[in-house]
Amino acid sequence: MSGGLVTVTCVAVCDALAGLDPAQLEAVEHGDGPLVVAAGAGTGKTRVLTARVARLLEAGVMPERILLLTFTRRAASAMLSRAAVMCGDARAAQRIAGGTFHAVAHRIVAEHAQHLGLADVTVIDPDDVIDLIDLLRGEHGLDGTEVRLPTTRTIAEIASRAINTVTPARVVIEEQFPWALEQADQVAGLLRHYRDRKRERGLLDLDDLLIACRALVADPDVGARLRARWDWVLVDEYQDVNQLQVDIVRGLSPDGRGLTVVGDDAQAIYAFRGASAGHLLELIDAYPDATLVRLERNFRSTQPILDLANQVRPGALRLRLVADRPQPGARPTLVSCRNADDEARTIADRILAAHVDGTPLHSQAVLMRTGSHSAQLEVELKVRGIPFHKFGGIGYLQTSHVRDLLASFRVILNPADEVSWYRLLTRHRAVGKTSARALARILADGGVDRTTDAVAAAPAKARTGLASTLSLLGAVDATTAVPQLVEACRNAVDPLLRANYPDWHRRVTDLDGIAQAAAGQTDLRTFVSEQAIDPVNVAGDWAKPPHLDEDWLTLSTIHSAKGLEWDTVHLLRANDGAMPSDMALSSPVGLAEEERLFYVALTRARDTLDVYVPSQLPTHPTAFTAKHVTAKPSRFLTEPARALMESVITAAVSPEPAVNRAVAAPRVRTDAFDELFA
Ligand SMILES: Nc1ncnc2c1ncn2[C@@H]1O[C@H](COP(=O)(O)OP(=O)(O)OP(=O)(O)O)[C@@H](O)[C@H]1O
Repeated sequence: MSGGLVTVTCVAVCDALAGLDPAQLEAVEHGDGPLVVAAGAGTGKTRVLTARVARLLEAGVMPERILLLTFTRRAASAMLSRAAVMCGDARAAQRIAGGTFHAVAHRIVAEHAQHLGLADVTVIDPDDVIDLIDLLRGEHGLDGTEVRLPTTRTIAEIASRAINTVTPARVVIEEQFPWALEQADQVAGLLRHYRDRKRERGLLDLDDLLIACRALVADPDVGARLRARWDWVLVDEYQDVNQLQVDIVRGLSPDGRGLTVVGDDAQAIYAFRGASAGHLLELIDAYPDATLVRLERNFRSTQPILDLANQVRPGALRLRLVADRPQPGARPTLVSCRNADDEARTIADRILAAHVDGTPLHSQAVLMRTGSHSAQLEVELKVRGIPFHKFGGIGYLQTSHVRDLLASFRVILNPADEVSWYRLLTRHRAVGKTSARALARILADGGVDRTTDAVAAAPAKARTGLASTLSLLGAVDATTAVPQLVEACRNAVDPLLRANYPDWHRRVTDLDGIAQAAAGQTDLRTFVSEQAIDPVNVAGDWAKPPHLDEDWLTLSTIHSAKGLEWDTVHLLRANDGAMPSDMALSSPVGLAEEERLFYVALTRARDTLDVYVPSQLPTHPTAFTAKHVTAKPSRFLTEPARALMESVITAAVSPEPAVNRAVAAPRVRTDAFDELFA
C-alpha cells in the first residue's frame, strides 16, 4: 500500500465491502472514469459513498486528495465518521476535505480572499439579507402603503432565484412574481444597490459564496491549483444541485476523471432554490464515458411500503425499488378522519398504540408538508404528555435573541457590518427604523468618533442605553482573545434581552449555550460564518438536549426528514391544498416537486406507514376559531395507489351509533355557582 502515513486496514474495508450487494459493490469498486450512481430511496447511497471513500484510502489514495460534497452538515459528518469506522483509521478520514457546498465554498473563498479583492470574508445569512435589503428599500421608492409592494422577503427571493437559476431578475419577476411587474425597475435598482453595498462592506451572502467559488474555479490560475488539489470529487444528492453548483463540480472535474455523483431524480425537492434533477440526467450525457450504476434494492422498507412508493414514484430514471427484507410486512394504512382535531387525536392514539406494541417514540415520526400543519397535533401531544421535538420550520438561529448575540459578534469582527449594527440599534428603547438606519451608517462608516457621534445623533431617550452598549462593545476588537470578546458581547446584549423579551429568562439559556460554544473557538470569524452557512436547527445541537434519557417523538417537515428513516411514519394531512401545497396547485413544475416530496415522505418508513386524510380542514392552519371547510384527499393518492393501502375510518367519521346523547350524564359540571341563587 502506498500513501505512507495512512494506516487503513484491509480487514476493516473487506468487512465493509462484504455487506454490499452486487450493484453497490460495482459502484464502490469503479475506477476513475466518471460515475453516476442513480440510487432510489433507501438503497444505501450513503453506504456506497462512504465505502468508496474507504476503498480509495485502502488503495493508497491520500485523504487530502479526496473532496466530498454534501448538502447538509449532518450528512458530511455522518459520512466522514462512517468512512473512519470502515477504514479503521479515524485520523485519515479527518483529513478528507468534506462538507456542504457552502462550507467548502467558504473555505475556498476565505483562502483566496485577496484574489477577490476582499480583506476578510464576512458571511451574512438569509435573515441578514432581509435586514440589509430592508435598510435600502426606502431609497428606491419601495416604502409606503398606497399600492401593494413586494415584501423584502419576496425581493430577496427574486435575487436568489435569479442567481441560482442564472436568469435575469426581470425575467424571474415576469415568470414567477408577475404581480410585482410594475415595480420591476425599482426592484432591479434596489438589487444593484444591495450588491454594491455588500461589496463596499465586505459582506457575502450564501449565493455570493457560490458565485465567488465558481469564479475562482473558472480562473485559469486558481482553478488549475484547485483542480490539482483533488483527484477524487464525490458528490451526494446531486439531484439537488443548482447551476452554480454544477459549474463548480464540472469546473473541478472537467473531464470527469475521479468524479462520482450520487442522486435520485424522484427525490429532487429544492427546485424553489434553483435545483434541478435534470442536472443528474445531463451529467450522464455530458461525459460520453460515464458509467451509470442503478441501485434498486431497498434496505429500509417492507415490500408493501415500496409497492406504494413505486406506484407514486415520478422521475425519468424509472427506478423500481425491491425490498431486501424477507418478511412481507403490513400494507400502508390510509386513515380517513373527520377533521383536524380528529386527525390529531387519531395520530396520538396510534402513536401510543404503536408504543405499547414495542415501537418506542424515538422510532416514530410525524411528517408534514408545512410546519404549521401540526398545530392541533402539538396541543394533543402536550395534553397527553407525549414528548416531542420538532424539526424544520423556524430554526434556532432564526430566533431573534440568538441573532442579537450573533450580530454583536459580527460588529466586533467587522465594524463595517451595517446590518448587524442596524439590528442591535433597533433593540434599543426609542430607536425606530429611521434613526437606526442613520445611526448604523455612522457606526459602519467607522470614523474615529463614531461612538460619540452615534450617541449624539440618537434620540434623547435612547442615549444612555446606547452609550452603555457601545462602551461595552468598544472595549474589545477583533484582536481580543475569543473568550473576552464573547463575554463583552454577552454583557452588551444582556440588557437588550431583558428590555425586549418579556420571556427573557427562558431565552437566557440559549444565549449561554451559544456564548459557551463560541468562547471555546479559536477562530470566532469562522464560527460566526459557519452559523450563517449551515445553521443548527434546534437548541439541542448546541448543548445537551433536555431530558436526554426521555423517549421522544419526532415531528418534522418532509424537507427536514430527507435522508432519515423511522420504524413508523405518520404522514399528516395528505389533502389537496396541504400536500400538494395550495401554492403549487396552479403550476405543473410546482406540482411535480410536490409529488417528489410525497415520494420522499413515503420512503422514510421502515415497517409501518400511516397516511392521514381528514375530510374537513380549518381555513387557517393555526387559528382555533377558524371555520372548517371540506377537504379533498391528495391527488397523489390515486385509485391504483389506494388499492395498495389498508383503509381505516375513524369512529368520528363512521356513522353515529343510534344513542340518545341528550340523556348521557354530563362529565363536566357547570353548577358550581348555582348556590349563589339559593
Ligand atoms: N448492503 C446493505 N446491507 C444492509 N443494509 C444496508 C445496505 N446498504 C444500506 N443499508 C441500510 O439501508 C438503509 C438506507 O441506507 P441509506 O440511508 O444509505 O440510504 P439512502 O440511499 O441514502 O436513502 P435515502 O435516499 O432514502 O435517504 C440504512 O439503514 C442502511 O444501513
